[in-house]
Amino acid sequence: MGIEKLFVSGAPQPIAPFSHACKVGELVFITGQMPTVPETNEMLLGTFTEQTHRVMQNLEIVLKAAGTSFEHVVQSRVFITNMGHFEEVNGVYASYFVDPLPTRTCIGVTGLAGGADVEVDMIAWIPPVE
Ligand SMILES: C=C(N)C(=O)O
Repeated sequence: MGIEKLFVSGAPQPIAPFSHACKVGELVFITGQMPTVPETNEMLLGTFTEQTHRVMQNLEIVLKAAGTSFEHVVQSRVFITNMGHFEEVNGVYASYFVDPLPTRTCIGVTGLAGGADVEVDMIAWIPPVE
């Protein structure tokens, strides 16, 4: 079993040395997505709600390219620059899932690349193609 490193043309282009995702067997490990608009590659520095939607939409692009979806996410990490927005981010984040939810860790940080306030990475299972 090897590692397949994914470059996803429809996703925001990397701003640092990383692949969009690495597939290993039935799992895919997705780089932390920022609130970057794929069409312009510019950071959407809006509200925490707006940024979280953009981050989740970017993750959806990469999940899809890897052959999976939010339904199959097993773990995520949420990084936010202000824990005062914890509930706001949770509301947006949760709207992309149905129960049962994946595992998650939320981390308050002093800063994120590009001045963003929200970053989320994920590990997902890739179901067999029927
Ligand atoms: C944006 C990132 N995920 C990074 O710099 O690692």
